[in-house]
Amino acid sequence: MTVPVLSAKGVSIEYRTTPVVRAVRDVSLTLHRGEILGLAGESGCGKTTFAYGLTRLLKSPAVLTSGEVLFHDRVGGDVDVAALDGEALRAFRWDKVSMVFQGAMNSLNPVITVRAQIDDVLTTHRPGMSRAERAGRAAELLGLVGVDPARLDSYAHQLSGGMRQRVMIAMALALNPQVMIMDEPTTALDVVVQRGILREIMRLREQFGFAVVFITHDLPLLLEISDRIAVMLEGEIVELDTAENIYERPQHAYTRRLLESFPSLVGERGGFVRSGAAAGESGTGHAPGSDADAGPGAAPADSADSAADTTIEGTA
Ligand SMILES: Nc1ncnc2c1ncn2[C@@H]1O[C@H](COP(=O)(O)OP(=O)(O)OP(=O)(O)O)[C@@H](O)[C@H]1O
Repeated sequence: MTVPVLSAKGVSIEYRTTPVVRAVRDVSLTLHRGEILGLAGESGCGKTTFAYGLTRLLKSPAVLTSGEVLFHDRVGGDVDVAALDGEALRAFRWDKVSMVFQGAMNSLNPVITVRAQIDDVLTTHRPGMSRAERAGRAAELLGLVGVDPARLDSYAHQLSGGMRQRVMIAMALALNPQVMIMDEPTTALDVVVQRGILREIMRLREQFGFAVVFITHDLPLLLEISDRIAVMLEGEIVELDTAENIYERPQHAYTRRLLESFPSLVGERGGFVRSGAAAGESGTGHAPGSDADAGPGAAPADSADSAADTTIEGTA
């Protein structure tokens, strides 16, 4: 049984520059509750613009020229995202849909502790929580993403890139969103740390049932973690199917080219795609190929990974 949680219908987005860039062209897709939907495609094909369109984060000169985005709330019916403003839009972005984006501009605030930042989100959006409840929740959130709660009193510069990334994911989880949109969330991290974080995301997805739109140009990674994959080319979705079908039976010439551009996929290591039995809403989220890696929390949280350039959009 698939139940929609977010759907885009005929979404087109332009950058009103000279010349005009038609970055997203008539894109329709439905995200189902609890699924991981991968969005693949080469740099510049419009993935990030589309993600911004889904969450109403487009800024001039970007304009949504047609289409609609509907959020199918677990309680309270459908929400037309384009019609939200002010408080309702702010609440939507943290409460219903949260985002983890690549980009240095809005990374963790350097002058306040991790505790203060998580507390800020909870104070703003959960005014009924007591101080003790907020403290408990902050510690719980760090625990969920495999960071020692003692780190609550750290500042961003005292954390490794991987830990900062986990803290950002913890903040994105703070209000139990129904959807998480992750745009290249681990690209800046080394492979071992990246693996640990991805595993954590998949485990949390199993635990809390949120859906994920996972954006990356890294198709092998998407094959491993996604239930379904949408392939984007020049602003259009040219193919959308289960990860297994994308890998085993790609229909579009561009999908085939994309697969061939990763030699590891066509060599003997190519058998790691999730099988149909593991995919879907009740999937285990366990990729056969990840057996070589240790279990949850395996990534050394304190490892000297490279600096993460990732951030959660929006402010509490
Ligand atoms: N502010 C802007 N003004 C004009 N054109 C833009 C702007 N931002 C993005 N574009 C153009 O829109 C198109 C889609 O860009 P977008 O960043 O959404 O692609 P992407 O698939 O996310 O790429 P990447 O993987 O490199 O982030 C590209 O042609 C890009 O040059």
